[in-house]
Amino acid sequence: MSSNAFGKLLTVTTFGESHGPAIGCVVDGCPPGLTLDAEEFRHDLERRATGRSRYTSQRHEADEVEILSGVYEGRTTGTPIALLIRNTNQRSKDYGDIVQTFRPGHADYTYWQKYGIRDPRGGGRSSARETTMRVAAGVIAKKWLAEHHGVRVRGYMGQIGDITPDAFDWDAVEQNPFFWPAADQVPALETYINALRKSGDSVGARVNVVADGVPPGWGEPIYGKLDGELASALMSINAVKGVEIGDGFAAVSQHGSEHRDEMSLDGFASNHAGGILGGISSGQPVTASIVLKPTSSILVPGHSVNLAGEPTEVVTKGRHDPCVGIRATPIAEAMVALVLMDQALRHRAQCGDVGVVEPRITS
Ligand SMILES: C=C(O[C@@H]1CC(C(=O)O)=C[C@@H](OP(=O)(O)O)[C@H]1O)C(=O)O
Repeated sequence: MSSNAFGKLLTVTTFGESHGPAIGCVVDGCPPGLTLDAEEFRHDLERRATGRSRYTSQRHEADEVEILSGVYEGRTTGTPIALLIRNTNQRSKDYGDIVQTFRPGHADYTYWQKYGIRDPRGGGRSSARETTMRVAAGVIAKKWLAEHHGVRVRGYMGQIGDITPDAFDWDAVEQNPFFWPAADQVPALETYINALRKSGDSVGARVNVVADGVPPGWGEPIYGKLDGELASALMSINAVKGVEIGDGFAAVSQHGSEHRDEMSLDGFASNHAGGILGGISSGQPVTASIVLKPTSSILVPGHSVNLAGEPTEVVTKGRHDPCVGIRATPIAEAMVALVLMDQALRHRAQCGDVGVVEPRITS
């Protein structure tokens, strides 16, 4: 399988460059009969898109999905679902200066070393524009998971720079451009991001995802562990530098008596494991976190080298995000949903309709 595809029974292949004519994906393995309309992609694509608030890149793309195949009379047919979004707002001249230089912290240098050729316009294939198609594919997975298993995948921003939420409310998350769970802090975040943008710099962020309703049994126990595949899928998102499942790295200072999630027939007493034990879902909410690095395309001058091997200074022009993490919540949700749907299909393929096995712990 090429590096542009992932999944086993549900596979997703994305294609396209940020400043090419279009981006797209092929979702293969979706069972037949799921109702699907191009309008259903709009909500999540809007949540991810640039130019929808003043705190993100000001590139304005409509992100209109065309369904090219795999859907007949509004229902999936079981054949590959091809989705296409045309790029309409490229401004390739912004990238004139980086044709000859490598932005520090960006993939310019590594793409050059790997391929000996690169599309510098908008970062080409390495652009976060590619994540649009992950979100589109994720819409299908979210819908299938909800309809067939009552699973709901939701995310929120858990930290931006040094700021952490002082309260938690799912309703607040969708009411501000930061996916921030504490409404009272939103004005302070606005001030913070405005100042950051003016300074020409950027900052990192943490995004947390919770999948509720995942039944016990999903995940392959050794090489296809649910947590392993979540980590791989989440780490493949642009700018992600860290992934945690459950308590993640906080486990380093915990004792076994604290970390284990004690059980009774009424439920688990805690969820340090993030809903996964031995690579298999336990029936508790599946929780994952990602950390996204600060955007590397910034106005603060930085040292680099050019194609001639000379020292140079780079200042990135154009329309960039002061914090790529601001738009990452729907992307992380999509990757979690796609992994879960793939694992659900794999569990069904091997174990059939193994239903409730006693004792079943309520979660
Ligand atoms: C286009 C998107 O994000 C882009 C991601 C990006 C980068 O370097 O990753 C750089 C910018 O590209 P451009 O200079 O073409 O505006 C962002 O706008 C998108 O997410 O849809």
